[in-house]
Amino acid sequence: MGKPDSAEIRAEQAYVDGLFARLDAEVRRANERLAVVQAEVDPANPDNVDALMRRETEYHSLNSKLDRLNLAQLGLVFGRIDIETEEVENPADGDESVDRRYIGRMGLDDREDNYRTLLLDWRAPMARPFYLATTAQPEGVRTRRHIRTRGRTVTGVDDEVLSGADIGDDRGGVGSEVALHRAMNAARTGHMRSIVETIQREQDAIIRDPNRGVMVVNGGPGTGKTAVALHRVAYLLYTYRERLSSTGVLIVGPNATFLDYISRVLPELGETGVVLSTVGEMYPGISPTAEESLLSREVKGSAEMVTILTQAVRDYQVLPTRARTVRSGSIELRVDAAMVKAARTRARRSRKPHNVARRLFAEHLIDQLAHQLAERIGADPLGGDNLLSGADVDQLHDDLAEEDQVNALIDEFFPVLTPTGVLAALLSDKDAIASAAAGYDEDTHAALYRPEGTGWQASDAALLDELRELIGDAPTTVTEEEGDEARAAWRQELEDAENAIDILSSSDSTDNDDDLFEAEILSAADVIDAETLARRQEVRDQRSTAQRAREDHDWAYGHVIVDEAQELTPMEWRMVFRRSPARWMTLVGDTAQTSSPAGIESWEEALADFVGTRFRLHELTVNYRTPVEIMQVANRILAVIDPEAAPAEAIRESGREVNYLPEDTDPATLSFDEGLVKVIDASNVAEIKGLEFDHVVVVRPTEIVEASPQGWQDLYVAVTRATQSLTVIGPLPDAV
Ligand SMILES: Nc1ncnc2c1ncn2[C@@H]1O[C@H](COP(=O)(O)OP(=O)(O)OP(=O)(O)O)[C@@H](O)[C@H]1O
Repeated sequence: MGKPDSAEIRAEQAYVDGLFARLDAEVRRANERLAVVQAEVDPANPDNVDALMRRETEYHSLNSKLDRLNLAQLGLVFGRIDIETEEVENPADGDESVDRRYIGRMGLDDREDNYRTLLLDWRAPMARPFYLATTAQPEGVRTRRHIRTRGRTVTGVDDEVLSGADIGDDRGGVGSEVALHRAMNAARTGHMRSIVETIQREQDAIIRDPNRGVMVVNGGPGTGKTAVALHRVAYLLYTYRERLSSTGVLIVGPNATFLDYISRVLPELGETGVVLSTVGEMYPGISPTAEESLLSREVKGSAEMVTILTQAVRDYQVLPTRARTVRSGSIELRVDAAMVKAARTRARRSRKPHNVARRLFAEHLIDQLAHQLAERIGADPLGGDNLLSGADVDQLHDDLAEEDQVNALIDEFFPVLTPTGVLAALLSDKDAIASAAAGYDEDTHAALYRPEGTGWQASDAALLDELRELIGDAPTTVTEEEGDEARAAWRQELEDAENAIDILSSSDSTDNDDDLFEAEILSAADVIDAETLARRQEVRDQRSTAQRAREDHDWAYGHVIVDEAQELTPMEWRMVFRRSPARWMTLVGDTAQTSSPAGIESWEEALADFVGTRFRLHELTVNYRTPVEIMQVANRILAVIDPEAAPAEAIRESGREVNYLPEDTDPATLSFDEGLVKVIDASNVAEIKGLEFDHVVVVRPTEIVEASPQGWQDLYVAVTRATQSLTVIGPLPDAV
């Protein structure tokens, strides 16, 4: 590679200075506007409801804009292409047929020069050739330049000549590799970094895939699956902003450490529409606190649980063992098993969730009682037809529905249920388990049982979600007091709205110069009456999309991403798919790394129930993390897991062979040069999924293999975490 001359660096510095000046101006403008907005309405004394609402909205959007601008300061610009094209906005070196495009973390344009583009957001279509161009397929790109910066200072440039007269120049073809190798060799920080500067062609195809539906990204360790999934979120939020900011994006990851690891990769992920969650925390209001055995996780994750839970709910729909009586005035009515059974059959046949079917059960039982009562009080002493009319029997029905004794029986035979109540009661009661899981063996029963008072476990979330399907919402009964409160609140809203309209109509001028808001004010004053405005206020929800999505059992996300998707159990797949009725999903994983015994072995099998074979599969083939030396060991382990598996290609040598040390070595005595060190043994191997470290020490690999039915997969994950060196304490299992 030729040494980039300092004149080039100076020229780029001048350009970069211009970009930062523009960015600073944007920050200044946003701050000034923020000050105005803050002064406009006093939130402690909101006499103008609509103005307060507008202020809130603008306040939040300015703040998030400022966050974005501040975050973009870091590596604002990183690339440049000179590309032959018809529409040239910034001619390169005076050549009117070649456009010079700078690529960075956000877009910037020049207001004074007809909004000429100064910097392209990496996600914009015009930036794409930066990632796609190769010498074989230059896509019109003459040169690609990687610009290195520290703070606001340009420290270097790497050029690649891809086409045109200069091809063959000694700088050709290596520039992007230089940038890529620099990124791969960099020491790790404990947080994932963005790869926007060096996204590779096969990765770019996934990030920008325009198709709806389910996409599976499969690839070996270190192939950038997580990086690609996160950049895809950023791309989708940019491209489909409107839709996704209201429906939200859900990112599911394997554990809290992992979610923290990925949380700061891209500023976009901090935006309000993105929810990061583990599967164990997806059921609103529940956080798992208790450990569970692998066997318990396997049993509770299996699809058989649908049958077991269905039966557990049916077990609440009981028949009386002896006939009961209820009194209506002086008359005793009889409730026997046959009557309850008839009502229950009616309810069950509806195939409605339990709490909904309960209404049918109650109706039918009361109906039978009303007829019994009618026969008694309406009987014609002369033996003729019953003396009561249909309307009379209806009246008896309504009266009986109010009887406490009748309602107590309905509660006994068909109680109102909640998912948490049913699951907690089921799992802590051996008899209940034996009944609900009657068709299963004792080992299954034992795996399900846990003592009363045990906290929630990670696999409970999917069971609660399933129970919610089976049970439905609890009927809401509004007490008189609550009704009064609601009505009072409504009257207050109405009064506020009337005030708002008075104020809006009387103020014919406003110092708000924003067209959008002007239009809103006009519409508020001209066409909305007070009641409509009050209603609108009532439904207006101050919570962000992410907050609302997190708290809503039935939220339908616009897009769902699942990382380490091979770990999901069949029950968890059901829960995740419920959150994505549109089935627009990106599922990322590696079936050779499955460490949960309930996880998946093939994508076809896992997805068959939800989308059949209608999903697109992308394979990633290059390992950007692990050096060749370590992958030689890892690939021997992979051959034990799956002799047919094609290993990903490692493209970097670290120059350090794997270090094998005797079994009695104390890891604390080892020393490494700079970087993150991780000691992995059987006790913590489950927590390092998806993470990476500069130096990894694997302690007693045979123990890791023996500790779990998926022990080989665990060992494979452990050895592939290192970016620089691997030390193995104790012998490798015989099979490798
Ligand atoms: N195009 C790229 N440029 C620079 N670095 C990259 C690129 N793609 C991936 N990487 C780096 O490679 C490492 C591995 O990426 P990532 O964690 O996304 O892989 P993965 O496939 O999810 O791995 P695993 O399955 O082992 O968890 C990360 O440090 C990531 O930043």
